[in-house]
Amino acid sequence: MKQRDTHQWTVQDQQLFQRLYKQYKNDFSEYLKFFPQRTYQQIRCFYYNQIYKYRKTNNALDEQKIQQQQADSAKRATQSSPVNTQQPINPVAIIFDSVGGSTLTLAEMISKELYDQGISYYFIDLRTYSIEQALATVQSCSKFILGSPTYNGSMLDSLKKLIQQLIYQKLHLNKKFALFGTFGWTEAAVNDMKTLLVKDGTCFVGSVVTKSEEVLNNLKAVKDLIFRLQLENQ
Ligand SMILES: Cc1cc2nc3c(=O)[nH]c(=O)nc-3n(C[C@H](O)[C@H](O)[C@H](O)COP(=O)(O)O)c2cc1C
Repeated sequence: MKQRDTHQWTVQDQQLFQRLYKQYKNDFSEYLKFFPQRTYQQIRCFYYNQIYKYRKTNNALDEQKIQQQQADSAKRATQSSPVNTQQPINPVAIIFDSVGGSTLTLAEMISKELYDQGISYYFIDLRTYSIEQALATVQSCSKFILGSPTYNGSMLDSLKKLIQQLIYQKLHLNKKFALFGTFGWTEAAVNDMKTLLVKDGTCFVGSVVTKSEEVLNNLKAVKDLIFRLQLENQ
């Protein structure tokens, strides 16, 4: 049984709560993962105290967002670069490899979600970029989403080399990492990538792993991953 929590909700707590509200609405069990020191009842109570305020703010924000999206979609029609150039500052790096196309499909789902949320990104397919080109491109990135299928019981060599170089060049320090991968029968690539990456100074936020034939069923998991990647102080 959890102790009753007598602490106030700090400003940071309230900001986090508001972001969780946008994602999870009244799914309180999700909030518990972010506020493990609080009880379900405390979260529920705080939620119903805040909901009216949030709805009002969100309606105003939604109107701004619709106008922005209309302007963005006009721009997007003329874009051919693999880089979303709307917000070139500090983009997210999606770096992946794929042989048969399943991991590519997952990478595309991730990039579409980033695009829809107005988050800029580099889309780096290691079939067309060398490791050196990839590393040169992502110097300014603070968030990485790395993907590999499982082949012969592990990740592809290209991802292994990339991660080794990231570490060797100390590009992994104080960066956030999310991972994705596809597999046929026993997932291994993402686990192995995580083992390589999890070192001092690396923040691992989560992963999306799926069987190749189920890739398209992972939209919610993709949204969730990006949400976690964008959360501050996680
Ligand atoms: C030669 C070969 C080896 C594979 N080895 C594994 C394996 O060890 N474990 C596994 O779960 N799936 C394995 N698979 C299945 C792939 O992981 C799966 O089809 C994956 O989605 C392929 O991703 P891609 O289409 O992006 O290349 C293998 C497939 C092939 C063709």
